[in-house]
Amino acid sequence: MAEATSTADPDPAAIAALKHVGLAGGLTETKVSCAALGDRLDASTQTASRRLQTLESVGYIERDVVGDGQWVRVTDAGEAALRAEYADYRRLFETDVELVLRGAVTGGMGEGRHYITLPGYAEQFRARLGYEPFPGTLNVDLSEESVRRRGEMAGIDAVPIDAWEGEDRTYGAASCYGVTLVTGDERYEEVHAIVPDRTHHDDDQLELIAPERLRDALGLGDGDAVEVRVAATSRADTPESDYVEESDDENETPADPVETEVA
Ligand SMILES: Cc1cc2nc3c(=O)[nH]c(=O)nc-3n(C[C@H](O)[C@H](O)[C@H](O)COP(=O)(O)O)c2cc1C
Ligand SMILES: Nc1ccn([C@@H]2O[C@H](COP(=O)(O)OP(=O)(O)O)[C@@H](O)[C@H]2O)c(=O)n1
Ligand SMILES: [Mg+2]
Repeated sequence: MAEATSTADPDPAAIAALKHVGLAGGLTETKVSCAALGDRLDASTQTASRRLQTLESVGYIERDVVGDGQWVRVTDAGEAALRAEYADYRRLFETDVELVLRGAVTGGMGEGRHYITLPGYAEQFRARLGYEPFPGTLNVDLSEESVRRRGEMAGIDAVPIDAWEGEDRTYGAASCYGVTLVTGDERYEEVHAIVPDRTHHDDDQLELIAPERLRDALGLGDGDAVEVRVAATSRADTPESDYVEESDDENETPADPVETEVA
């Protein structure tokens, strides 16, 4: 995956400003005045100006300051941050949402086979995915739209593959997302999209692993169109007990008095 340009995570207030810049047309390019942005954020002009500086410093916007305002454009990294927020809201309000990424089968660098068969990874695949992958990764060249949308994977639960120490070097961690691979009328269910922390590929390549050689199982060749359906588990499927724990702290704020019914 390409190096991210951001150096720090901006705070939620900066993300709120980014959303307003996007809504005002900044996904392409828009003229923003700090006074107007401040109004929308219910904040001062100075605060709005600081938010824009933060967004620029983490690489989420590019801007050109002119006499009566500034031209602002949300960068790809900024759009990915907004899409991750969007994915969170979808998980909150919708169940079983599917992220569909589209692309074409392509050949890679011939290294996938090496990594997939290294014992430190192979043991984890067996234990955590429940199968021994075919030695290699099926590479999918994603469409432009899907390259933008893959940021939504950040909000989807993945099976973690841990980093490990080999004899002469360390091997990076990876995340495996359960997917269904669809081509024409055929579908293959037992597939994972593997996203290594360290990779030589850019965001436009998605690598898939499966128990079988998918080119044979689905009759795929270079250039064939495929759909990768990433199954999202909703929050309702994975309740976080911390959110519902009741406190019996005596110092807690008393509950509102119960309304008495008027006869
Ligand atoms: C499980 C797994 C672990 C990987 N770990 C590393 C790593 O530690 N360092 C690294 O440079 N690349 C790592 N890679 C990525 C490869 O360098 C490369 O980007 C990619 O897998 C090549 O695939 P291809 O031959 O299908 O094009 C890993 C890939 C996989 C599948
Ligand atoms: N589950 C899999 C994994 C790899 N493959 C293919 O197996 C070959 C070896 O994978 P690789 O990752 O080492 O090679 P490239 O993707 O770099 O071409 C490639 O032709 C992949 O497309 C497959 O068809 N199904
Ligand atoms: Mg490959």
